Parts: sequence; structure tokens; C-alpha cells
Amino acid sequence: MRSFDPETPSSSASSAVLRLLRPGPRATAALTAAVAAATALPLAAPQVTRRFVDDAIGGASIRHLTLVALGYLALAVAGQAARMVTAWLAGRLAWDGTNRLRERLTGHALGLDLAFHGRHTPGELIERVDGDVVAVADFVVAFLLDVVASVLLLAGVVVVVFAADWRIGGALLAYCLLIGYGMARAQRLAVPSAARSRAASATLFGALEERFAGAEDVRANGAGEHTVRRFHQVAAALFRAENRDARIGTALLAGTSVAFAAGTAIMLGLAAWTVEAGAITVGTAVLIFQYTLMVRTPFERLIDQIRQYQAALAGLARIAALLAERPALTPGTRPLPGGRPLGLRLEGVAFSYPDDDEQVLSGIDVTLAPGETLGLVGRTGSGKTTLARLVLRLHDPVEGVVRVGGVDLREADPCSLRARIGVVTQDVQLFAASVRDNLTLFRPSPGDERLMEALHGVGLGEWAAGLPDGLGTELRGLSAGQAQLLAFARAFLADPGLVVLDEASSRLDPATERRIEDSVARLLEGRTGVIIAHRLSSLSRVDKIAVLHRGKIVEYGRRDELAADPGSRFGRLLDLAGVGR
Ligand SMILES: Nc1ncnc2c1ncn2[C@@H]1O[C@H](COP(=O)(O)OP(=O)(O)OP(=O)(O)O)[C@@H](O)[C@H]1O
Repeated sequence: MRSFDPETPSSSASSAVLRLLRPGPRATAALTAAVAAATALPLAAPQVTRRFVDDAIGGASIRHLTLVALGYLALAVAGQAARMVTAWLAGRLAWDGTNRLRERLTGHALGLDLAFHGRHTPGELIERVDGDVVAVADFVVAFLLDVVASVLLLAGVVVVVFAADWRIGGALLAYCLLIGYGMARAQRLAVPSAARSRAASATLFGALEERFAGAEDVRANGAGEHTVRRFHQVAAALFRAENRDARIGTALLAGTSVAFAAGTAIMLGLAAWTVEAGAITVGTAVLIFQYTLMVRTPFERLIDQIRQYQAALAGLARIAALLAERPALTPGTRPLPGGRPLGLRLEGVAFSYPDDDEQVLSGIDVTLAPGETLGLVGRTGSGKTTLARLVLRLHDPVEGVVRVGGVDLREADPCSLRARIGVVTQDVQLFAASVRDNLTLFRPSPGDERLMEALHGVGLGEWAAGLPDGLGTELRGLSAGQAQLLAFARAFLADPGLVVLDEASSRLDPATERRIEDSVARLLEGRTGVIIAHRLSSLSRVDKIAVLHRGKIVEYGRRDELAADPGSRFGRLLDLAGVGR
């Protein structure tokens, strides 16, 4: 599996991602006002305290002091309210932006072809669409809330203290620079240890996902003990990494607290000395003390953001790399003819999978008139599924042409292609959703009457009638046979002109097998069909047979003629399987 290369995307690709997160002008104006209020109001509060202290020392009346105290309270409440509004606005904007980005990424990833999905696991794509998007969106919000607000607050504090006393202002500025430098250096220690802990956690989850996915095989092969031992090893590595990270975190916190306490003590000492010298009032000394205390939180937030920034930057690069992926198949614009069976022609088709030089198919020539059916036979790995994929245009041939209804699939409009070519695969994909959604694949139409008709048509009518909530019942626990019948019902509803059918190779009970055979017969009525048959008995109704061997058609002709020919491979296969010619 190839992972997204964060080096690949240009800075313009990254800024395109950020543009998706950018709020509209009204939201930006509201957020700017809220951030400004959330910064200015806490800055104003110590000014009121100074007034209170100085007026109290000067012998002001209780009424006056009460009014000043109430003013302080009002400022504090307004400051909290502004902070809440800022957090709420930023949270909303983050959700809007995250949803836009997720939608775009999901649509983009679904639009990429099978070659891309072969290179990237679903887990990796989920991590892009969820983990990375959240990391980036969180950082953008935190940047607005923490970085912008903290820098504004720090600058405001230094300016106000400068205005109160330039010497103490100068000392505060020097102290802030020193603390900033020290904390940034300390982060160099913390960031790699946090990264190691995240990597250990990813390994644990990766191992768990793999083992759970293979639980059946693990149990059947008695590999449980080994799996649990491996789990212990990975969990122990995570414990060690997290322990180390926690130790570094605690030490940093303790160091920071001591540094801030020392700074506050120095500021207090300076203020006391300046009061003694008569340069400032006691109220101003209290003001300086309060401002010194206010410096700590913005610093801590800023430092925290340095960590988030690195994760966000990596996430941003990976998202941009995913968005920069282009589908290898360029969509055409010609619609396939509608309303009747579609002829199929493969002319000199050859194919090899991307990143693999081996030719999986070569020299394939097949012609099906509208309404004819072709049975594809061949050993496992002979190229049957690959041929079916070319007919569905999940890949383009490297040589030759695939024509459906006379249209080269490279030129075909993808919507018309999906509507006119139906497929029933072996591995029917069922969703944890209602029976209705599983039939319509989440489209609003057709209505329930047609859905029930389709279910009856494939022999699932009785089953559907017994569902507790009818078609709204959540689908669960279908047998392989039932799942395949449901896929037939889907195909009937789509009413395609060409059907590609990959017959289930799993053993089915005779009753289900009969129903499937009936459904196949009905589905192929008046339609062109390509059947990958795993049971030769299912080929009794096809018009033509192609026997594939190592990617080449080694026998091709009308079924009756091949069955009647004593020397044909197909005839021999029928004899071997004990199926009458
Ligand atoms: N996604 C893929 N990437 C690379 N090689 C592939 C891929 N899918 C199939 N192949 C290779 O292509 C060859 C033909 O495989 P294909 O699945 O088409 O055979 P098949 O006849 O359908 O087999 P089966 O009956 O087991 O389904 C095999 O060698 C297989 O390993």
C-alpha cells in the first residue's frame, strides 16, 4: 500500500484546502468582534482594581467603592460572555468548515478509480477524511481562539504595564521573551515524545483492527494465544511511550509553574520597590501584579498550539495530496443507447494492472449481439473478474477497445454507463441501513410497491412480508444466498441493458440455488449478459462460451456447438463436472 506523500502537494494545494475552511465575510466580522471583545475586556479589569485600591486608600465612600466593585463584576461577566461567544462562533465555523472539507474529500475519494483504491486501504482514507480534517479544523479554530487572542492579550498587557511604569514594562517584556524562548525549547523535548506515543497507539489500533477482521481465521487456526501475546507486546510499547510522555509533560508543567512563580515574585518585588520610591501608587502595583498573572495562560496556550500546529501541518499536506489525486479514467460524454439490450464488443483487448508489468489479459476478441449471453469459464486467476471489470469500465484496457451499444467505453458518459450496465458481484455489499436503502442504494425512488415487486420477483417476497417494520427494517444477518438474491432485486430495479454477473462460488442450499437460477434467467431475459460461472450447470442457458486460460481466450464459440464437439475444452469440462452436454 502506498501512503500519501506529504511532500508532493504544492503550497497552492494546501491553500486550496484552507480556503475550504475559510468562513464567509459576515461570520469573519462577527468572530473578529468577539475576539476583540474577549481580549479587551479582561485587559480593562485590572484598571478597575487599581482604581478601587487607590480610592480605598484615599478614603472614598463605601457607595463609591461599591459602584467600582460592581463595575469590575460587570467587566468580568462581559469578558466571560465574550469568550463564550468567541468559542461558540469558532466551534460553529469549525464544524461548517470541517463538513465542507469532509464532503469534498469523500466525494473526491469516491470519484477516484479502482487503481487508486487498490493502493490505499479504507482505513487510510477514513483517517484522511476524519482524523486529518479534524486536526486541521481544530488547529484553525484554536489558532483564532488561542494564538490570535493570546498574542493580542500579551501585547496589550505589555503596552498597559509600559504605560503604568516604563521600567516595570521593560522588565515584563524581557521576562515574557525569556519565558517564551524557554518554553519553545522545552517543546522540542515534548513533541517527539508525543509523536512516539501517537505512533505506538496507531500500531496498537492497527494490530487490533487486523486481528478482529481475521477473528474467524485466528480462532479456526488456533492462533489466539499468539495473537494475545502480540497484543501484550504492542500494549506494553504503548504503555512505555505514554509513561515517558506523561513524565516529560509533568516535568515541563512543574518547571513552567516555578518559572512563573519566580517571575511573579520578581514583578512584585519591583512593584514594591517602585511604590516605596513613590513612583507608582499601591493600586498600580496591584494592577501590575494582576497583569503579570495574566501572562501565564496565553503562553501556555501558545505553546500548546505549537504541538497542534505540527499535527495540523502534516494533516494539511496529506489532505492536499489526496485532493491532488486525479482519476486515471477520464470520463466521456456519449450516452449509451437506452431502452433496449446493448451489444458488447471487445476488440484486441489487453490489460495489466497498474504498477504490475504482468499482462493479465491479452488478445481478447468477443462479440455479443444485443440480447445474447456469454459464459466466461476458466481456472482461478485466469482473468475472468478482470475482464468483467473492463466491461464495467472500472479500468481501461491498455490495448484495444471495449464497446457497449457501439460506444467506446472511454467516450461513454459515466452516469449513463452506470445506469445501463448492471452488475451482481459475488461479494454483495450490504449496508447497515434499512432494506429499502439497501435496495435503492439510498436514492429516494422508486416507491415501496416497485421494491416489493422486485423482492417477489427474486423469491424474497415471503421474507420481506415477515419483516417487523416492512422495508424500513434494518437489514442484518442475511445468508450468502439471500444477499445475492437482494443484489438481483437491485439489478431488476436498475433495469440495465447489459448485465455482468459474477456468480456466487459459495455453496448454497438447493432451494436458494434454484431461486438464484430462476432470478438469473429472468434477469437475462431481453438483456445482454456476461456470466462468470463457477458452476458449469449454470451455463446451460448461455448463447456463447469463452474459455480463459492465463489471460487468453483459448476457446470461443456457440455453447451448443462447443458442447457437441467431442474435442472441445468446454465439452471436456462438462464431462469432468458430470454435467450433461
Ligand atoms: N487488483 C489487482 N491488482 C493486481 N493484480 C490483480 C488484481 N486483481 C487480480 N489480479 C491478478 O490478475 C490475475 C487475474 O485475476 P482475476 O481475479 O481476474 O481472475 P479470475 O479468473 O476472476 O479468478 P477467480 O476465479 O479466482 O475469481 C491474477 O493473476 C490476479 O492475481
